[in-house]
Amino acid sequence: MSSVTTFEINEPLDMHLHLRDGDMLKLVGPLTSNTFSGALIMPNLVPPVTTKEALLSYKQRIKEACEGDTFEPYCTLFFQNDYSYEFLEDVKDDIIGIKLYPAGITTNSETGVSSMDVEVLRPTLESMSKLGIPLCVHGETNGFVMDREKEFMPIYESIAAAFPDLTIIMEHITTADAVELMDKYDNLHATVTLHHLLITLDDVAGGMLQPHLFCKPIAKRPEDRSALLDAALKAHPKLMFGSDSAPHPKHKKECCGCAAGVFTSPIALQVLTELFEKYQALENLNAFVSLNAQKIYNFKPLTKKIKLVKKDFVVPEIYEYKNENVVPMYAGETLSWSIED
Ligand SMILES: NC(=O)N[C@@H](CC(=O)O)C(=O)O
Ligand SMILES: [Zn+2]
Ligand SMILES: [Zn+2]
Repeated sequence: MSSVTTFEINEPLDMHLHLRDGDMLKLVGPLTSNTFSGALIMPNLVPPVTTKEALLSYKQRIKEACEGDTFEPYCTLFFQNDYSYEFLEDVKDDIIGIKLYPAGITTNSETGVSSMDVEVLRPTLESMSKLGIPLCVHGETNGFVMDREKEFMPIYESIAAAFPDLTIIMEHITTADAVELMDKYDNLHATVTLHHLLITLDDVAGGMLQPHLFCKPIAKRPEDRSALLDAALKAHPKLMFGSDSAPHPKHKKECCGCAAGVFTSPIALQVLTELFEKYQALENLNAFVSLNAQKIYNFKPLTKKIKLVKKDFVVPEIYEYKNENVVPMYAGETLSWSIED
C-alpha cells in the first residue's frame, strides 16, 4: 500500500473566521493569512460592525495585520433589522454577506435580533435578496443547550421558503438535522468547523472539563459528528469549511465563566489533511476547503498553493504578542502533517 507524503491545497478558504481587533488581530491574523488565500471575517467586534466606516477601517486594519497582498479578508456586516435598501446598495461591493445573530446567543451578540419572526426580519432580508447579498446565520434558539440548533431548523425553513432567492448559510452546523435540512432547500448552505468534525460533548465535558474545546454551538453526539464528517469527506457541494476559529485570551478560557470559542487557525489545514487522509478522501479536500465556497459565494480567490508534507508538527502551547495570548486546540500535541516552509 502506497502512502501519501505530500499534498497540495489550492486557494484554501476559511469561510467563518474571527480575527478580533487590536493586538489580538495582529497576533492571530498572520496565523490565517500565512496559509489561507482568504477568509470570511465575522463582524462580532465590540461594538459590532454595522456602518460602512467601521467596515472599511476594520478591513484596512486586517490587511495591515496580515501584510496581505496574498490574503483577502471577505468582510461582513452585523445584521440589523433597520438597514435601508440604499445603505445596503452602497455597501454591497465591500461585503461578502451579512451575519445574523439572535441576541445574546454567543460571544458579542448582545445587540443581535430579539425576534426571529420572518415578518420582523423582512425589510432587511428583502433588500438583501434583491441585492444578492448572502445571509450568514448563527442558528440557535435559547432552549436547552443540546437542542438549540435542532430547534432552529423551522426558523431556517421559514426564511428559506420566504426568500427563495436569498443565499442562506447555516453557520457552524453541529447536528445531523442541519445536514439533512441542507438538501431540502436550494438556497440553504452550511459551514462546518474542524473541531465539530472531531469532537463530541464527551471530549468537552465527559472527563475533566476542557475549556479550550468549549464553544457555541456546543459539540453534540457521536451520530451528529458522523453525519457532519460524512458530508465533509464527500465534499457535499453545499457545505464549506469555516473554522470558526475564535480566539480568546488564556485567562478568559482557563477561569470560572469560560468564554466560548476554539482557536484552530494554526492547525486547521494540517489536521484537515490528516483527517481526509485517514478516511481516504484527500481527493475531496480541495472542494471542501475552497471550490465549494467559490461556487456558493460566486467569487474567484487570490492564487495560493499550500504544500503539506508528512512531517511532525508540534503544536505550540500558546501564541503570544505583546499582552495578548491564545491557546490553540491540540496545544503541545504532535500532528502528523506540517505546512512546508
Ligand atoms: N463559536 C464560538 O463559541 N464563539 C464565537 C462566536 C460564534 O461564532 O458563535 C466567538 O466570537 O468567540
Ligand atoms: Zn456563531
Ligand atoms: Zn463564529
